[in-house]
Amino acid sequence: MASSAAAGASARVDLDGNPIKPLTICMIGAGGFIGSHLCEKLMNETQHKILALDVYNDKIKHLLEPDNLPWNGRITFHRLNIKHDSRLEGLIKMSDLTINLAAICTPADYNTRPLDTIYSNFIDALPVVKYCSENNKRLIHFSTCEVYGKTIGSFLPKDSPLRQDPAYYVLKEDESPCIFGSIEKQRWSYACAKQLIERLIYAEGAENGLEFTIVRPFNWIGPRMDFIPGVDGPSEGVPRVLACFSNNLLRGEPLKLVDGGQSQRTFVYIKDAIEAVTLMIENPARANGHIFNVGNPNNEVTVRQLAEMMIKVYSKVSGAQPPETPTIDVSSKEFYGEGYDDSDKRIPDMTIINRQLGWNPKTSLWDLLESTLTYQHRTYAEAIKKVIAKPVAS
Ligand SMILES: NC(=O)c1ccc[n+]([C@@H]2O[C@H](COP(=O)([O-])OP(=O)(O)OC[C@H]3O[C@@H](n4cnc5c(N)ncnc54)[C@H](O)[C@@H]3O)[C@@H](O)[C@H]2O)c1
Ligand SMILES: O=c1ccn([C@@H]2O[C@H](COP(=O)(O)OP(=O)(O)O[C@H]3OC[C@](O)(CO)[C@H]3O)[C@@H](O)[C@H]2O)c(=O)[nH]1
Repeated sequence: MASSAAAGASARVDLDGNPIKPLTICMIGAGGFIGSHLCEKLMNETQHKILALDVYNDKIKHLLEPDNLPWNGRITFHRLNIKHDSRLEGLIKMSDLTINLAAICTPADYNTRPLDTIYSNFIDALPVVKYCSENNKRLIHFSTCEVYGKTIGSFLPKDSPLRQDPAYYVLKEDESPCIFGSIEKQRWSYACAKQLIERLIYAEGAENGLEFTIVRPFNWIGPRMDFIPGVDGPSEGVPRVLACFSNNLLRGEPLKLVDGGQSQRTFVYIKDAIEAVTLMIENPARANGHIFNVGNPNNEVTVRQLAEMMIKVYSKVSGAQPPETPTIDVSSKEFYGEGYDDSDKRIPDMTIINRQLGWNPKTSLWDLLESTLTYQHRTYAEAIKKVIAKPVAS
């Protein structure tokens, strides 16, 4: 496929060799981590237009200003809250495709702000689905790998040999069940809201012909993810693990391992994952009606191993000595509060995305951490020094 902004869309073809027509895309949540990378890719490599909707635009400012950027006019920012803004339907109607990324999606909020979490991930997404369905507009909706919850294997005895059998832990879009904890474990408020909106979208497809694609991201990480507490976010805020550990490393503090850091995750580089989304955008005939896992099954670590690797990589890119006490254990109750629970293991099955879109992730965990932590160091090291040097108000 063509790849420079100047080359334009004329040379771009889809996976079946057909020319790709420039689209107008209504991207809700465009100002967030994933949205900012998707906007960047679509501006740099395609001729698509973006109506970028969000309450914030700090992460896409570099794409909006100054006026003489090569893609001038192809991206416009609309500051709005989809909870209560009558412009939403008009913007969806003006577009060929809507991509909904808007969500509360930081685990520290799921058990402490369960109502906001449920409203954000279910109620606020309802009008988006309705307007797409009523106006015959295609929808790409961002769900989550958390809809799988816990693995079947996690219920087996610790020493059961079946725990080694992929049938008990690999997560398949069309086969695996969704296994959450009890209602008191409010951690699952997010996963449950995401599951119900998936079911609603699926039903709109089945009963009313909505053209949809559902994306289940498996821990996408990279530059611009979340915030560094006390620098570009609240000092008491708890972002996702990449930003928590980056913050600890920048401050020279031990990395906090929740419940021993035994949970396992697979991490995929944001730039690899964005390739997959671009394929979905440009190959509707292959993507419509599908739910896609998007992750990197080869990048599995325990959270403890992630911490150890980040400590090594940060030392390499910053030249700083690792902290004397590199990690400390902390209970989930202390770290996240009452009602926290966790997914034990997340390995995405890749059959469907491979078959439909021929997509495979490329970047190893070490390489993606090296480029991400280089970015974190360049962006935040000086600011952190200033914050640390500031006397605390008494
Ligand atoms: N990053 C990941 O690894 C990951 C994993 C699983 C699922 N997801 C899903 O992908 C989507 C994007 O995630 P992200 O990591 O970019 O998160 P993010 O928090 O960086 O981005 C979400 C954006 O949505 C905006 N938003 C939220 N509510 C809004 C509202 N009412 N009106 C307008 N804008 C609103 C926020 O301001 C934010 O900019 C989410 O739906 C999330 O659940 C992401
Ligand atoms: O300082 C910390 C922070 C976190 N942990 C543990 O790391 C694991 C991963 O945490 P995190 O990346 O914050 O979130 P999850 O993977 O649990 O959930 C996300 O997955 C996808 C998404 O839907 C959106 O990104 C979101 O729900 C976890 O085990 C924490 O306990 C830590 O040890 N120390």
